[in-house]
Amino acid sequence: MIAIIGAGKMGEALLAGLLAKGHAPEGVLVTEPRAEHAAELRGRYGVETVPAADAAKRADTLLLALKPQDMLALLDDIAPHLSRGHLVISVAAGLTTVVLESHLPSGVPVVRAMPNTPALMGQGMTAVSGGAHTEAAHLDRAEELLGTVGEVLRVGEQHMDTVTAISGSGPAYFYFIAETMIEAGVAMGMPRVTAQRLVGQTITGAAAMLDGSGEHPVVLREAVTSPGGTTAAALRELERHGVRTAFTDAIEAARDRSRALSES
Ligand SMILES: NC(=O)C1=CN([C@@H]2O[C@H](COP(=O)(O)OP(=O)(O)OC[C@H]3O[C@@H](n4cnc5c(N)ncnc54)[C@H](OP(=O)(O)O)[C@@H]3O)[C@@H](O)[C@H]2O)C=CC1
Ligand SMILES: O=C(O)[C@@H]1CCC=N1
Repeated sequence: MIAIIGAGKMGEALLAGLLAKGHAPEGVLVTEPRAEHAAELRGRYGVETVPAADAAKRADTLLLALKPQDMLALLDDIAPHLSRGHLVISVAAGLTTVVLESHLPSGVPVVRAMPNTPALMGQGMTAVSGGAHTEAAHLDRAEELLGTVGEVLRVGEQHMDTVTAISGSGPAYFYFIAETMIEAGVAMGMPRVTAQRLVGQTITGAAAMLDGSGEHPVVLREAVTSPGGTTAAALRELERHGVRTAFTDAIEAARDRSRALSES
């Protein structure tokens, strides 16, 4: 039995993915504090919603998708019901396996995972790393479950804050670029709906090129950049405004914030 504790944006994406990939609703318990949200989830997915302590008693695999700020109190609540036979998978940003383990009985295996919101479309990118009591079978199980919503990569935990900054937060960077490009088109007099379509398909096409061609982004960028042309003029402005440095600083800030979440 699997329990998803915290079915907000990430938790619900994981729930939908599990069911879409053939997990029976009878095999999934969900814990959600708001009664009306719990009722919605029961109606939409046919799953049973239960208090966290019951989820911990009845499920052997717990997928924890609460905010980092709520996670430790939840672990303290469910800890009396957990043993080495459980597997705890946390998707909380920043919280290390050492911190998570310190709120659980000794020996409970913990996997730290970092998915991203394209999981909602089955296009997620998740990285996983194991803690002190995690064996290969636990990582296999985590990979199987998180693989229902996209790709899964195993990384050393020392890289998890960087993963969070790159792929966890990453979709927001692309939405920020998309928003900026759409607004630029609108400012130049283009209908918003046209600008949105141009930007949406350009991002989709660029992503397909990046993924499908196997080329380095520099090579793909050079193919767009005609000598003396429009792209060269645009890229010169991006460099003049320090956009490369701004992006590097932004990713470092996200990495540092992820690190700080374990300390607060
Ligand atoms: N959003 C993202 O892009 C990503 C988020 N994450 C991580 O996923 C986690 C969840 O984020 P996200 O889904 O965005 O946040 P949400 O706020 O959408 O979801 C959190 C959910 O947890 C519920 N909750 C709060 N307290 C409890 C409790 N005691 N027991 C059970 N459920 C509870 C909330 O209910 P209510 O709303 O009623 O309070 C809410 O539905 C975070 O730790 C975040 O770091 C990881 C990768 C990407
Ligand atoms: O912003 C956050 O903290 C979470 C983690 C990665 C994406 N969203």
